[in-house]
Amino acid sequence: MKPRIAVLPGDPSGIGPEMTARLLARARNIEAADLLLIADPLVLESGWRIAGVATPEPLRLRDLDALRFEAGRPSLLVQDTMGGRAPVLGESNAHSGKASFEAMQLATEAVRRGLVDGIVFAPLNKHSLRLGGLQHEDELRYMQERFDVPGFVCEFNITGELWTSRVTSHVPLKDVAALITGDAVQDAVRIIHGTLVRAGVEAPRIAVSGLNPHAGDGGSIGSEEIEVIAPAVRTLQAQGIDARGPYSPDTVFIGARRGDFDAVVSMYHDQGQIAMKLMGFEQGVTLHGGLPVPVATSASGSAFDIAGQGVAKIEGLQHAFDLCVRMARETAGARAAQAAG
Ligand SMILES: NC(=O)C1=CN([C@@H]2O[C@H](COP(=O)(O)OP(=O)(O)OC[C@H]3O[C@@H](n4cnc5c(N)ncnc54)[C@H](O)[C@@H]3O)[C@@H](O)[C@H]2O)C=CC1
Ligand SMILES: NCC(=O)COP(=O)(O)O
Repeated sequence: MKPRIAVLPGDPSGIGPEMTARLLARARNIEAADLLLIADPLVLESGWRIAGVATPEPLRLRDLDALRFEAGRPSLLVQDTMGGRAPVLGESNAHSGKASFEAMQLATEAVRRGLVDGIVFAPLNKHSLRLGGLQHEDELRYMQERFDVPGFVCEFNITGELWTSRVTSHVPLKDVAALITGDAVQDAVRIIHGTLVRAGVEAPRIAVSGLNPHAGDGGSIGSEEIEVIAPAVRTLQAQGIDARGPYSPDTVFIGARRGDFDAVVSMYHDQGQIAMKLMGFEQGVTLHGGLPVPVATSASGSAFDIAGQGVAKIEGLQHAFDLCVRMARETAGARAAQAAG
């Protein structure tokens, strides 16, 4: 069953629209799924012009009630958010933030109504999203609320075969230590364990990072490892999960790169992301874990510094698209079964 995927061009002022143009210029992507583009045509035109590629003319739709798909070309849910002006490139601004936030609102609405099986978005810019009206910690926490998902959700960053989850995400560093609780550590391990098992990894080997330099060095550089993280790891082990650690944050990825682990759980965003991005920035994928449908994007961001130059690489977005399509086949199958009664 072909999945239906909403595709969002990301922040209009960044490299998202040009990346989206390149993605859709690859015929295999148009064939892999029924695609619902959600964008102001002015944003798409800007991306298409910069990328200098030709793609099939989309089928224009007024609203979600009119949704239909035609083989060989994407459908386009037309937004009117740019006020008739092409995006200003290379800066955060409320106009672009509003356009990308509204596209996300429409995409989540399409999921809620069972119209699409997954979402892929080109890079967003969090500051612009805030200027455009987002009040949540980030887009994941916004979608969590829209999908009525209780409890813990978490970004997974994926490079090659290696996955990471994180105990805290888009919060100021000064707040991190207080958020490292036994429950939160267990949540971050369980969510990635469950996802990897569903993806076919029978007994995922999960390394848990410490918080402090050298994982606290026996308690001489902080006590979170002894008081919080190690007990959480023991609890998980007692439940049959192959969690190990806490490991020194600065070296845990040495073993991970060697293939010792399937996943690393980090305590905060940059602990995992610096390592992951150095190991494979251009292929990196972010998957939004814990949601009812796959929502994926590139690990790289809006890159205002190169927006409009036509040099943005798209491999991360391509990997995100491929992963989303693979995962969404399951949702599409369930949708078909339900329709068949
Ligand atoms: N997928 C998404 O929605 C993501 C969004 N972001 C957001 O992006 C914004 C900017 O984040 P930064 O930390 O500055 O990172 P960034 O990834 O936008 O840029 C970092 C550096 O990498 C280069 N770069 C990024 N993507 C590239 C690509 N596709 N091809 C070639 N070079 C590329 C940029 O030119 C820059 O030098 C923030 O608002 C952040 O929250 C960050 C990561 C992922
Ligand atoms: N929602 C995607 C995002 O927040 C950017 O990815 P990450 O670098 O924070 O994992």
